Amino acid sequence: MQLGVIGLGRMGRIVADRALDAGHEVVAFDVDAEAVAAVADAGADPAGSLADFVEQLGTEKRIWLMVPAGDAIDAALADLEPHLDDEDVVVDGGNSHFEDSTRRAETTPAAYLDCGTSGGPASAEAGFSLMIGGPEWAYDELTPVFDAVATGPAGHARMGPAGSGHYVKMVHNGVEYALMEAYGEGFELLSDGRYDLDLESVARTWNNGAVIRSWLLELCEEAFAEEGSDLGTVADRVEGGSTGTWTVQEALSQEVPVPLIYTALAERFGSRAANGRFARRLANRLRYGFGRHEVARSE
Ligand SMILES: NC(=O)C1=CN([C@@H]2O[C@H](COP(=O)(O)OP(=O)(O)OC[C@H]3O[C@@H](n4cnc5c(N)ncnc54)[C@H](O)[C@@H]3O)[C@@H](O)[C@H]2O)C=CC1
Ligand SMILES: O=C(CO)[C@H](O)[C@H](O)COP(=O)(O)O
Repeated sequence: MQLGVIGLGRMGRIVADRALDAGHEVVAFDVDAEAVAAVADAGADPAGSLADFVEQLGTEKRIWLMVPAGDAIDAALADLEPHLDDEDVVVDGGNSHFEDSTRRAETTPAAYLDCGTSGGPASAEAGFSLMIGGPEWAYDELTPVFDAVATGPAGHARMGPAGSGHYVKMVHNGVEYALMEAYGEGFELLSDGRYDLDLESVARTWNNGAVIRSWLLELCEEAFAEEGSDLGTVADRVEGGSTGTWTVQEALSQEVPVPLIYTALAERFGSRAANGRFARRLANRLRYGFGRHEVARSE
């Protein structure tokens, strides 16, 4: 199949490479000319502009967008729109908000598939997990490409109608936050607790047969191996947060309690306070107010 890929960064390049490896023809475009040149070296047909891109695709276009979520998707769709019709298929493989995806599915002239993509750049060799929403015929049509980009046929599925793919990926990311927080708390107790432990060894042991083994735990093992048990110079600051915020907002609107996901998100926000958490500093001062407990002060 001929596949057009727009966005050749960390994730889009993997989509292009895996499609090429499976024997598909790839037409590739990115606003970064160097990224286009690099994927051309790998066997893709380079497009120097969006006009060149759509011209090379011809009729019955199959297009995979892998650009940052938000304005970049709308900008790419606005440029593509005059060239699309209802026989074409557009896949958004980024972390878009599911409500943006349902809106785009209604307004895009082509069939629109919202595709939650999990695995990250580390899954270049193994393939991704793909959670897809949108019309069944379009999902069936793109299945050979999904087989190639995912771990295989078991690595992708149609979740339901428009929006459902990105909805499932949003919740996936909420779970990701909570799991990271749970591992973080456990290792913090081990790090600060009674025994002088080699945390790489703990993680390796857990990864071999323990109930809590997982890929995230393998990444913990890798982090301790590379940074040391004390995590060396790794800062107490966690970026990101958009998909976790959406998960919590959606849980509130559905009145579903998600305290673990909320706590993990709040910990991230708390990690970014410039001078330590204001709330913790106030609690420190209040203990003096009611109990005359000594106030710990920074230098
Ligand atoms: N990095 C990760 O671990 C994961 C990322 N995602 C999602 O995948 C999407 C892409 O992420 P990354 O590849 O990590 O980002 P990236 O920043 O590495 O790459 C984005 C690419 O899109 C290009 N681009 C931006 N606007 C464009 C436009 N209008 N036309 C053509 N090219 C354009 C940029 O030049 C860049 O090469 C995002 O929505 C992200 O949230 C999803 C799962 C995992
Ligand atoms: O989707 C992903 C993994 O599944 C991306 O890595 C995403 O960036 C993670 O979310 P955050 O940036 O909020 O940590």
